Amino acid sequence: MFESDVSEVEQRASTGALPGWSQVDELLHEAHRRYAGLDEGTVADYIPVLAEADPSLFGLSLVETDGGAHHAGDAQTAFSIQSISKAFVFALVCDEIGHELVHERVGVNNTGLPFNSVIALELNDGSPMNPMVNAGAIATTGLVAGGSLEERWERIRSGLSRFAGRELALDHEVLRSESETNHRNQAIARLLQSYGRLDDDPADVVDLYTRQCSLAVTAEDLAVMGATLADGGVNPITGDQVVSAEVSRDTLAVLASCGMYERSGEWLYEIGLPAKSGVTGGIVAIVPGKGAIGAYAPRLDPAGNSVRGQRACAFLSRALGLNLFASLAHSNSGGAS
Ligand SMILES: NC(=O)CC[C@H](N)C(=O)O
Repeated sequence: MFESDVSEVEQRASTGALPGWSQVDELLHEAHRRYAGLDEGTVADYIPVLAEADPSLFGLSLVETDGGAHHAGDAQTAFSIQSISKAFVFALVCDEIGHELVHERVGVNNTGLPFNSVIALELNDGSPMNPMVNAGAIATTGLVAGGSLEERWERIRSGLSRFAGRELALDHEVLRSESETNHRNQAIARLLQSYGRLDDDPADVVDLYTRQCSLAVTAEDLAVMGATLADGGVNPITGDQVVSAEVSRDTLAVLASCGMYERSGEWLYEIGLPAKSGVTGGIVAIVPGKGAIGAYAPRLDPAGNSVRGQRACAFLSRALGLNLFASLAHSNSGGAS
């Protein structure tokens, strides 16, 4: 999928024909122009209301750890965060109960199977394997501390809002549509309960999980949320320490291995950044110490990752020399600050 972009951009970067980090704005707009006409992929429709998304929407945002912000296209258009919430709820839970317990209860290895797989649980003796697939995310949400359902919800909503640096609100239409059709997630929660992996009422935990997926965000919010993880847990806009530096590190490690579902290996091979995607077409890609890219475009590949979002991230990773595995000597980056 990335081959033609990769060689051309890499060649331009190596000959100095690309402007580099000092002109992020220019490159962000170039990425937008390059892929705005790409109409491969399909909009998710297994949650009925998501099928109504406008497939032409395309927003890109890059927020630096020093607070610099750059946007192109529909970066302020709202959509439900969906699976991208899994990364930030995982970070909040890790911050609350610690690295070891989450490792033991949820796991950190890729399943190699689709995000909503039921068979992955059965194949692994009821271990959800990792917090970025639905089973692991539901198990993680089940670990959120607090008394009543509403208290636990407020803890999730306010925690994700601190990552975004603004108060996030529910998209009630998405919540209703998904709540009416999330039979598979309810089955996964029951199965987790049968394996002793869920202490609370499975219906309540699925309700919380569905609410977290229905929070409305923009590509800009995703970039701020990702930049907070890039910045050791400190939100670069508000200065708020949302989670510890250790938790940010652990979250990025899980995103690198599991954030793009069963395509995580290919993504890391081509783009070289920890990232998380969701079925509404959002992607957050994190550059530790430098910042994060937020992308939004509703058309998805068969694994459920935004097609334009992936291509734009690949372009920016190559053009700005962001790949974590690239030797500095051959990188075009120079750094954000
Ligand atoms: N991949 C996704 O974004 C999936 C999230 C969605 N809420 C679900 O549980 O199916």
